[in-house]
Amino acid sequence: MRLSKLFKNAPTTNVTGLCFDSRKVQPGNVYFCLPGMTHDGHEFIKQAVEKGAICIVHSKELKPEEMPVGAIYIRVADTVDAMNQAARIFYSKPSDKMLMYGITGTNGKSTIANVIRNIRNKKEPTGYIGTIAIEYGNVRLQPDLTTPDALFLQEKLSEMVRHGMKACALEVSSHGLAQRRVDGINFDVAIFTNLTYDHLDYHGTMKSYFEAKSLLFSERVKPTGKSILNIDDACFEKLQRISQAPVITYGIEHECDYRAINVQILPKQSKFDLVYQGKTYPVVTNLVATYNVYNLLAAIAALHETDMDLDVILEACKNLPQVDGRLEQIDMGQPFHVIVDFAHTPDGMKKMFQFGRQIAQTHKLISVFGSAGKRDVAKRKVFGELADQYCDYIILTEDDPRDEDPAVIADQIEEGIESSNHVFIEDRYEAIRQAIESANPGDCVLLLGKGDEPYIYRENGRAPYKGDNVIAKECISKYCRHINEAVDDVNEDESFIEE
Ligand SMILES: CC(=O)N[C@H]1[C@@H](OP(=O)(O)OP(=O)(O)OC[C@H]2O[C@@H](n3ccc(=O)[nH]c3=O)[C@H](O)[C@@H]2O)O[C@H](CO)[C@@H](O)[C@@H]1O[C@H](C)C(=O)N[C@@H](C)C(=O)N[C@H](CCC(=O)O)C(=O)O
Ligand SMILES: Nc1ncnc2c1ncn2[C@@H]1O[C@H](COP(=O)(O)OP(=O)(O)OP(=O)(O)O)[C@@H](O)[C@H]1O
Repeated sequence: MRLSKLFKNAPTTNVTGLCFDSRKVQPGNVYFCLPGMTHDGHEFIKQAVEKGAICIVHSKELKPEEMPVGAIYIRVADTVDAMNQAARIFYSKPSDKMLMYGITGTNGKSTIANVIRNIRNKKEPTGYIGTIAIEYGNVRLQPDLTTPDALFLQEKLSEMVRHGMKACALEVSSHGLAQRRVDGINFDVAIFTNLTYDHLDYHGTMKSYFEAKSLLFSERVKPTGKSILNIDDACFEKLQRISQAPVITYGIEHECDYRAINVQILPKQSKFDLVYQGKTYPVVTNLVATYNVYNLLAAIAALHETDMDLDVILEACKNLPQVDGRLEQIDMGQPFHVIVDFAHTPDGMKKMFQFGRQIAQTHKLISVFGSAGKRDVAKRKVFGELADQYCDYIILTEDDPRDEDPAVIADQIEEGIESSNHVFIEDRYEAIRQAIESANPGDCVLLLGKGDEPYIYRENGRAPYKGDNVIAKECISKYCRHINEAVDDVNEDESFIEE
């Protein structure tokens, strides 16, 4: 593409690509000097030019010695904005060619995005970008971030268009919104899940965390689109006020557009009645736990508001594909429950402990978890307090320690544990093995925090890891002493209703 297509009055020099990291510049690229948390991109102009950048887009005034020859210099007021605009043009405005669903909130983004993708795929090819994967057609890539940086995002969206995708479900993190990674996208549908404690290491306060999330509704959703809001969440009214698109509501506790009543949560399925415009529709789904009823309502509302037939949506809800590592029940015929889940926020942990408690009833609830290193420290003690409240046996272990000592992290979690039995087993495989070996018929084992991730972040970055689900299966088949015993006293279909 010509540089003149990206910037008014620029020469017609050919541009091979856009880049904001001097280390990755390729000959013919445009380099954007972005502000960062540790660096300022203006520091790396020399390296960018040496690597072959043909144009430098900057916002600060540069001295002649800071402008190596060989590149064209374009000064703009805001380099992030300039990059977002340029990326939209360079990649031919891909998001304008697809129906764009943006999902934000502390918990539930991946689940909702995957449900939307799976059901929408029945109508037309639909892509997904989020924590679990980048997926379109037969392509499945492992992402580094939940919401990729603006350039990679536009590139992947353009590939989706090239592969025939007509819609895309995109997880929009608060970091992504604060760093304006999605500024080049106008969403047809913006979905809000919930706002609970998380990421304060980055945002500082819950107020600024909320403000980042709210940008999806105040700025990024099209005025002609839809904002799908959780009426039971404390942020509902504020979001309703600032939303620039018409608001559609979902929930359980209050009257709303898509409401679930008569909710029944069973160990392996959920049932509820969906009330929409005065009519009641019975819903049965393989998704379990009350929070997933919320996730499902959000997805149903989003799909129905974008012209999918309610009957088709509800039929598809009966048997949704497992969202990897999200409340994944491991069933190898063992007479106790084993659940792998990605819970890593206080609210997510609490909801999992509550669900585990309901499943175990009077049997033991055993949990295995840690807390990530180099991330919010304050939540560690809270994890301990929550586990103490619900679990009979707690095995603390490593969870992405990065360069922190897992034993020190475990000590901080332990500060919240007063009465429950607990041990620290650093090696996560060993911790899972012990949990499974110690389970008796009817017990429930929760493996929390890593979901399906096939790596652990250690001092030097990602180290390969088998994954909690794979290890659980291996341990059940190798070490479960009950696997071949006949067990009559556990009725797996025993039902219970959430309070
Ligand atoms: C805290 C955070 O979000 N950091 C992001 C931020 O990095 P930064 O501000 O530290 O950047 P910096 O190092 O100061 O550099 C400033 C600029 O100079 C450039 N630079 C820097 C060094 C150099 O040699 N040459 C050079 O050109 C950088 O490319 C950048 O443009 O900007 C970078 C470029 O876009 C991101 O890659 C980086 O994400 C890091 C890797 C990260 O881990 N982010 C996580 C926390 C994140 O975004 N998570 C969310 C939420 C997940 C969840 O919900 O759990 C996500 O969406 O994944
Ligand atoms: N609606 C919800 N309310 C509270 N907790 C939830 C909800 N949905 C999911 N969770 C919990 O959060 C965990 C992560 O779920 P999910 O991946 O769908 O959320 P997310 O917002 O995408 O998080 P991340 O971006 O960190 O992956 C689940 O494993 C579950 O423990």
